[in-house]
Amino acid sequence: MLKIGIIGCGFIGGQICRAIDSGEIDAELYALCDSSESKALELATSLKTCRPAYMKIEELIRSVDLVVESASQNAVRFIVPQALQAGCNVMVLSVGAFADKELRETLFGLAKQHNCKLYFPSGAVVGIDGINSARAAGISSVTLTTRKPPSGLMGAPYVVEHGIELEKLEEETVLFEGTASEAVKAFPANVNVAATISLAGIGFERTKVKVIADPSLSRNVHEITVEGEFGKFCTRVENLPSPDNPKTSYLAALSAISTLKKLLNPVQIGT
Ligand SMILES: NC(=O)C1=CN([C@@H]2O[C@H](COP(=O)(O)OP(=O)(O)OC[C@H]3O[C@@H](n4cnc5c(N)ncnc54)[C@H](O)[C@@H]3O)[C@@H](O)[C@H]2O)C=CC1
Ligand SMILES: O=C([O-])CC(=O)C(=O)O
Repeated sequence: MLKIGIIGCGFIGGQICRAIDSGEIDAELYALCDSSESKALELATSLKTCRPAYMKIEELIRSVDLVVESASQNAVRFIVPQALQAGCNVMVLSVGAFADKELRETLFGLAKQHNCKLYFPSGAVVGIDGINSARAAGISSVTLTTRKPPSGLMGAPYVVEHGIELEKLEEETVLFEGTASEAVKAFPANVNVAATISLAGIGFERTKVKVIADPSLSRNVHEITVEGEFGKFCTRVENLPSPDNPKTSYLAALSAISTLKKLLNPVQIGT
């Protein structure tokens, strides 16, 4: 049975643990790790059937077949190279870290060298399947427009550096327009989806991103427009935010669960 280790025991890590615990994902939840040990232990004791051990990152990587990174972009730099060098497959949630070209090329090279898989779930957006298909013939443009309630954007480096008083906004306000490369640095916990879209499509410099704060919203809304040789498509998802972390949409955790189920399933549906 596939042994899974989870690094980052917040909302997404917790939802994956519960899906393994309930038997929805047919794998062994072998180990947990979090920079807050008490958070990982609390999660472990809340489970009904699984008894994962708490391990430091290095020990966890040595002990499992697949590492789930559900921590932060900074954690990716530390965890993913070690995991690939140890021969582990890795599922990455903090995809924005891959905007760094040097890191991206190093990690893709290590995956190839060690014959490991890197999995990037679709996360909080819909349409990655369409981008994957469209790329086969050529894509001319990709834009992502993300709208979140101000509470979901609090603390983002861009907001802090520009002194934006989110709590005072009374109407929909465009905070940022730029490339996906700039967006994931400006909003590292808000638009990892821009990185996944970039990897699937035309890269971090050609993918355009708009981030909007809207006090009338209670959902995280992501719209993608793609044009290319195939024609054009637009997707829109209105995500319920997680109750624990308003930055993260529930669909992002479901997407991670679905990716794990897909890699374990002999029947593959969808692109
Ligand atoms: N790909 C996508 O579509 C999406 C990606 N995300 C990203 O996924 C990641 C997880 O999201 P959530 O579960 O909502 O976050 P969360 O904030 O609820 O949980 C993150 C956990 O990771 C731990 N952590 C942070 N840095 C760590 C490190 N260096 N080593 C070990 N543990 C560390 C924290 O203590 C926390 O318990 C975040 O980076 C988030 O931005 C979130 C939503 C969508
Ligand atoms: O969960 C979401 O709506 C998107 C998100 O935070 C991210 O991509 O980092």
